[in-house]
Amino acid sequence: MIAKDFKTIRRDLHKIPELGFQEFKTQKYLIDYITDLPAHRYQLKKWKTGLLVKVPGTNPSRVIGYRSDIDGLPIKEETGLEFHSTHEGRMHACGHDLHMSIALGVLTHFVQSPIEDDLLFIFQPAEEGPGGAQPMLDSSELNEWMPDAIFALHIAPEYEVGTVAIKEGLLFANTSELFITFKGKGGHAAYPHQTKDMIVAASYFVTQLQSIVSRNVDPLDSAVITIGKMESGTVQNIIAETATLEGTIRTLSPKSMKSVKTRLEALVEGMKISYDCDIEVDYGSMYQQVYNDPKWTKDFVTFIEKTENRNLVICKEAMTGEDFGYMLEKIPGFMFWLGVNSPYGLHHSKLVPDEGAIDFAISLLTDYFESLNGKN
Ligand SMILES: CC(=O)N[C@@H](CCC[C@H](N)C(=O)O)C(=O)O
Repeated sequence: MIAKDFKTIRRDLHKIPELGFQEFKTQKYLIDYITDLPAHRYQLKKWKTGLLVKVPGTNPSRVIGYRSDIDGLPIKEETGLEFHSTHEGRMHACGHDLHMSIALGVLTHFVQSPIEDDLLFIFQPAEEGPGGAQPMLDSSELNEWMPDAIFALHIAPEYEVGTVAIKEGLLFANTSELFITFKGKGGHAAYPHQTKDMIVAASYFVTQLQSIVSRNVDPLDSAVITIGKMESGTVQNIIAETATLEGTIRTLSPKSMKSVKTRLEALVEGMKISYDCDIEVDYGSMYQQVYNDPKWTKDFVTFIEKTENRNLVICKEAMTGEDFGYMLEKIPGFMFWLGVNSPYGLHHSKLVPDEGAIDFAISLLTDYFESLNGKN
């Protein structure tokens, strides 16, 4: 039977972060752990680099789903931790290592002590991109075991361990990736008039983009346009022929996403004329907003209020994205923030979540799923 504790499991997983749909070692680690559990107490299916694990209930009338994402990020870790990432330029900087160890903890508990209903644990690849939730929802593997309700958590560095933050309705934003390619004409640094300099064009465009949120979005609405990567040029005395920008757009409604993109495309048309260049826009993958089902959320809030040593925060929506939004669009349920108290935030190379949150979350979720016995 299982000897490792879930903090050790988190540390093992922290060492092997992998990008979306490349989570081969992660999948193997999860399978190795799960197949050490009593075989007659679960069923396991692989889906791409993810997994579906069903724990049969004692008298099932529905399937309760719980989802953990499993991918890491392209970040060079700078935590200085003894169990730091062994994969150069990759890091679990969004807490998916904690998400997985918590899911394994809850799974282990219910393999030993099932509830009435079936439980389905979903280990989903590629949350950071290009998105695993939608193709998983379309898969026959998930459709054969489709849950009737579904839940997930995300670590929150800004809250203390012991805190759960949640709200009914909109929790996370609509997202769209943004990839822009500029094509002009390179040449000698001393002859700019014979070139079409794409460093100047791309830089100007980045500053122009700022006007969309400040001048075109209703101040009472919210939107974010972030350019996280800019690449151009080869050496100091050559004018760059091409430039690329990579970013993301966040809005609080699908309607605002559409209008931000319309405005962005108008700016692109203007840039093509001003800089006499070609510009291509690719929106990459887009995520549906995370919208918490009001009834399930209310019941969860009531459940937490009735228990001790659990601090509840009714939070505001955030401009983070999550492809779990696709699951919540189809299946009622909710996502919540789990306090992990790190001085550095999500997607930071020094993110250090407090591991005390792992046992807290396992106990919270096992109590919660047990409280669903006999309820509809
Ligand atoms: C919780 C979290 O940080 N999620 C990511 C999701 C990224 C979606 C996509 N790659 C994009 O950037 O639009 C986030 O950055 O919010």
